[in-house]
Amino acid sequence: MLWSGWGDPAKASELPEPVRLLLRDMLGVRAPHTPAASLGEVRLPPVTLPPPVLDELRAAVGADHVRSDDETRVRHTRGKSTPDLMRMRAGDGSQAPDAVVLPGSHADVLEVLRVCAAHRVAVVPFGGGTSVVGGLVADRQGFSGVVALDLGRLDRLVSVDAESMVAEMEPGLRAPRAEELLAGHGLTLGHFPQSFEYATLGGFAAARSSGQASAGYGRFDDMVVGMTVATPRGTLDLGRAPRSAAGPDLRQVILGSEGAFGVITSLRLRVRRAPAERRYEGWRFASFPEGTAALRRLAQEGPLPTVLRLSDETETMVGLARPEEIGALAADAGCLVIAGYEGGEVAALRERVAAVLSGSGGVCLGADPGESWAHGRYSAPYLRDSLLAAGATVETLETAGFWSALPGLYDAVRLSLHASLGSPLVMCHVSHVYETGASLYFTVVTAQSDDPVAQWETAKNAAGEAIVAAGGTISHHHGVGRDHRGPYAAEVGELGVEILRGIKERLDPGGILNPGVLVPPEGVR
Ligand SMILES: Cc1cc2nc3c(=O)[nH]c(=O)nc-3n(C[C@H](O)[C@H](O)[C@H](O)COP(=O)(O)OP(=O)(O)OC[C@H]3O[C@@H](n4cnc5c(N)ncnc54)[C@H](O)[C@@H]3O)c2cc1C
Repeated sequence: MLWSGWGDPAKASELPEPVRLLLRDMLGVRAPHTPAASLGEVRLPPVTLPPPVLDELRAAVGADHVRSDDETRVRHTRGKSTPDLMRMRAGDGSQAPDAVVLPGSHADVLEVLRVCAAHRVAVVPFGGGTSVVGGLVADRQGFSGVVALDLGRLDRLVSVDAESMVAEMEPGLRAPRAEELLAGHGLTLGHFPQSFEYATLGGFAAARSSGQASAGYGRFDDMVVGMTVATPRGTLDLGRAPRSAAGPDLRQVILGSEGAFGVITSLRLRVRRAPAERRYEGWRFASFPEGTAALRRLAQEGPLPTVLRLSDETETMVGLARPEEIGALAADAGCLVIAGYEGGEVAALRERVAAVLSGSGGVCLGADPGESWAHGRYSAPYLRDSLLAAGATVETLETAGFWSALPGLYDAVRLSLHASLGSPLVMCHVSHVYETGASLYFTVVTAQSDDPVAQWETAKNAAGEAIVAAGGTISHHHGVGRDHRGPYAAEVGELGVEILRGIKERLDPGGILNPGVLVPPEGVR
């Protein structure tokens, strides 16, 4: 993974010419004055962890698995939001951990937590490092140091219960490797977020991730039937049946807890048969409201395809759903729907979905737009790096709401972004639908000001306030981290925050796990 950007550096590409022209003519984007820092130029704070503590950590996991060299520290600094990348490109490594610790077992994790609690060391569980909400930055105040707990060595497919269709898998497995291991048994998770190439199973569970095929396979939290969690107070082992009436479901306390309550060391996951066939196609709707109504019909009356995504007029025109063809479509292209069908009875499913889409005013565009979307589905994060280098800020934000609230949410977010940023390019799509509502996912492109981090943070905070005021949730699948902590507290209310603090106090009395992430510290909202 590129330390200051996304993905495999070999896959980095030049900005397509139409995008370069669009940026200059529409947004006034100018090349930045200063080039991005090199890895060696990143400024790191001194390691503050006392040597005896490092020795105890080495004793816990083995000397080879405690690292405090500069490169390893840089590679575990922050996540992959646009402000994270901007800070790294500017050579700002101020939030680097003192050391990176790689446990090899659940027992190792318990021992690391014991050592860290005894010496007041903050612990940041680290999966793929793709958080976009500041979930990998710990408060330092009151701690003798910070360690990143990299779960990459916990990467086994432990067992497959083919009768129950449940696989036990370790949290450090990256999604492609998890799929590869399951494919050996003819199985799949069906979880394909845009961060697929690097994100891990533990990160998916800890941040309640949702993938591009959520219409067919569900969200990641729907897949978790059980888990083992290491906490500073000991082990939690949760989930012994698919559903239970035995009190509140404590799995739900850990799902979405973003490393603040415990470290997930094992997951028991519902799996599906690997699809015999995959087919994707495009549909055109005259307007976003018309397309939204069609998606609602599918979500409420069925049948749902496996992938369902509706771009608004701007996203359709820019062609963001098909990164390789950015700018290729005319301004009156309407709104593009991508529908994907995976499984054994693809033709029959397609026929039923097509009847609903055409009955709702959709025009079938054939396989090309769908196959091209599938081909480019992981390209956008690479494009972000090229845009940043060209002097444009590009970032995403997302929310969800009930169907009746969606038009208001859509308008509120767009208005707020335009008010903060002047004339940005704001694109939106719906890609996760439910009987009662859906998510809205916005992509924003704007010219960078002299202080692009502050520029984006102002705009993002204003958009967050607009989301809360319009009745949406502050996140459908990115999570809370540090960036959404305030709006999340507003969503759950004071009593809700007290409950969160109570759970944290019980599981993590020293407050060493991801301090400042998810749960507002006492006295802070
Ligand atoms: C380009 C890009 C595209 C993205 N697309 C999507 C998308 O389509 N859908 C989506 O849902 N998200 C998406 N994300 C967000 C991100 O990938 C998800 O939140 C993902 O779940 C994070 O997984 P990770 O392994 O990288 O976790 P990390 O970023 O390493 O960690 C995320 C949080 O979980 C905690 N954590 C990690 N592992 C554990 C563990 N084992 N136990 C306890 N806590 C843990 C961390 O401390 C942190 O707070 C995207 C991000 C990027 C940069």
